[in-house]
Amino acid sequence: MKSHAQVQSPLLECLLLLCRHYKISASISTLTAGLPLDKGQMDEPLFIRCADRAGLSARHLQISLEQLTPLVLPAVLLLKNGKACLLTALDHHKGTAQVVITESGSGSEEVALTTLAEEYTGEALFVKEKHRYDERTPRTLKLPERHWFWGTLLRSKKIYRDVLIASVIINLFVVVSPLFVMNVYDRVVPNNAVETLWVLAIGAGVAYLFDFLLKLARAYFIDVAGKKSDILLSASMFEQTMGLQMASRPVSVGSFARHLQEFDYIREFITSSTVATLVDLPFCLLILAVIALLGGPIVFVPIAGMAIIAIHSLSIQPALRLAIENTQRSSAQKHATLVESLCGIEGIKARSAEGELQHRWEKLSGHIAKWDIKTRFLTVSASTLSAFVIQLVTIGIVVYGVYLVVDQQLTMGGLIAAVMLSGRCLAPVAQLSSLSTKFYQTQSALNALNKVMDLPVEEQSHDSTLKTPDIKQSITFDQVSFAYPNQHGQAVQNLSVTIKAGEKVAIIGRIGSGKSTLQRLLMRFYTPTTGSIRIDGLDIQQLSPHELRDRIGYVSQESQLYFGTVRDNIALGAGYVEDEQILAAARLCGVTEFTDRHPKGLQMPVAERGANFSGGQKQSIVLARALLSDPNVLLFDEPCSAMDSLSEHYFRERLRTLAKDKTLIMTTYKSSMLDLVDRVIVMDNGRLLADGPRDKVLEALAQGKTEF
Ligand SMILES: Nc1ncnc2c1ncn2[C@@H]1O[C@H](COP(=O)(O)OP(=O)(O)OP(=O)(O)O)[C@@H](O)[C@H]1O
Repeated sequence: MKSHAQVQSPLLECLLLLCRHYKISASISTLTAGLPLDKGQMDEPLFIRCADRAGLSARHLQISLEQLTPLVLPAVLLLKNGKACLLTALDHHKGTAQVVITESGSGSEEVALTTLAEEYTGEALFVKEKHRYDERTPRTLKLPERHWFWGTLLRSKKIYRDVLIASVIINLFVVVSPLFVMNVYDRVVPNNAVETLWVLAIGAGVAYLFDFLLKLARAYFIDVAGKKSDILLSASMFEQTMGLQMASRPVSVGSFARHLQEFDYIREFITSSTVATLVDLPFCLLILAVIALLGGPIVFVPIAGMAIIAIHSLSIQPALRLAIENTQRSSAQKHATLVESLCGIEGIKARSAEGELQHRWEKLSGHIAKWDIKTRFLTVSASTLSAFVIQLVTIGIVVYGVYLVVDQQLTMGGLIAAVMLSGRCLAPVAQLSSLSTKFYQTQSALNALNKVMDLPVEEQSHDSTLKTPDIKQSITFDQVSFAYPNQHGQAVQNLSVTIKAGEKVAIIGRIGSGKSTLQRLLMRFYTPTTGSIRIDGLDIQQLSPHELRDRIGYVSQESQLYFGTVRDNIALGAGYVEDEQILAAARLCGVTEFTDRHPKGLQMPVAERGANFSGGQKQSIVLARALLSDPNVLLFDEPCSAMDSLSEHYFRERLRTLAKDKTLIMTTYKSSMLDLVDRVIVMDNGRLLADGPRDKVLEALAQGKTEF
């Protein structure tokens, strides 16, 4: 079988060449681990992301060949039809260039600039090595790290600056209409100045047209900035979730998913009118100043109104905070119950436990409703009080204003303008309570997500990893002990064992004896508490987990399938793969036996978690997935546990041929599978109980011996 890594994107290959040029140890797996490549293909934005991981900074520019100078080389030139080449040297006098065309596989070649110009699209990627400090030069100043959320928002600072400028102008326009009305009452009507009326009306109309356009533009730009941040934030959140170390994975999938979903609150906060309201808030002071200018002491009436609203809003803050905190916690709990129930629905039905879960669900729904009502009541109390206060303020201004008019300290027009302006300046203050509700929801979501973003992830740095060997010598567990996080007792205890390349080994033992854990440790899902695991003499902690996993065909006990087709499931994570390779793997593992009977063949649909397949069928697909890249080591955890004896027989015979030159390590309870191995390791309670040639160990076990 051909390795899937042979068919690659031209840009990815150029990046690999660049890594080599800058002496950065990198491979396809380490560069692309977790990146959203589409069928193994890389585009320019992904190239930049990928280069960044390798410690290179890349820029995508439009530049003609004439403008290029040898000083900026090497550079990646984008060619027609999605091709690319690495330009390493350039001589404008001779009219030649030195390029590496990844597809040709013939290394560097000289081409005429005119020939290159025919293929060149005019776009290039320029790559520079980022400076790397070593341990001898630690940081002297404590500079703040770029925060995943605030740092991303800051990227749109130019847009937010423009939004702020637009807000200043919009808020200046607020005074247009009151001033217009005031002038009409005080100057136009008494003097019957119709011409002035029209001049004022046209002026006000133009001002409002600008106001309209500015408001539209402001809303648009807030949403553009919000969307941009939203895309970046969602991407980094999912990358973090996928990259989490298994040991730091949250215990509850449901509540974890809920916390991730709460990102919606943040999204709403940064994309909605909330930002506009927040920005408008300080401008209340400006409007108050205008009222003071028009009506002098009358300004104390709206100030008193604002104070009442603000004091009430502040007084409900602790209760509001508590209610939102409890609503969000209970929602996470409810979501966890939902996910757990949906995943284990068969078991629940089998035990007729629906009622029990219904009770749990209803209790949680009631709890959420209780806190939700509190939140709503507090918000509504604030908004109703605000509306009441606004009405009182209007009456207050009119009453006080009439006294001032009688004393000739205020004109009629000034009074009307003051009434109109007071409504405008109180409106954003009245939104304080709904704003603080959104703020607490966002804050709570942000805190939960901050915790997720702070969890340790699997390393992606290329500095600390060595190139993973092909596992052609041995796999050694050297005094390995391991305990799962927050668990009493060790799952593996002081275990030392060496498996030579090409050996066929079965690990057997009682349930919970640590067999699967041993395999998980070899896959670097977890790190041994003490001791080391070495492949071909190298400690696996020094290797990239992605590259290591690419070298091993691992099948876990749970046959996990994902929504899509059988083909997609076999090719999962393999990038671009030829159909023949998939078919070969599918045949080998008996997948074609059931897909051939389906009209869509390998395109047969797979429901979520493979719900439309039997256990044995799922196992065959997962085995085909593991064998697709033709790894040197096969690591199987109960590979045929769900197969019937005939399928198992066929699979065993095919595996016997396939695994001939490979290392096979499998755990099994089936004695028939032991036929494939020459060596048996027996584990008990995390310890090595026996290790030796198969027949000798089995015979000793049959005689009840445990010492070898
Ligand atoms: N994800 C986990 N978190 C915490 N403890 C675990 C986890 N997985 C396994 N354990 C514990 O580690 C011990 C070894 O489990 P392991 O799955 O390695 O056993 P096993 O020999 O493969 O068992 P089986 O044959 O039943 O699959 C058990 O006591 C188990 O309770």
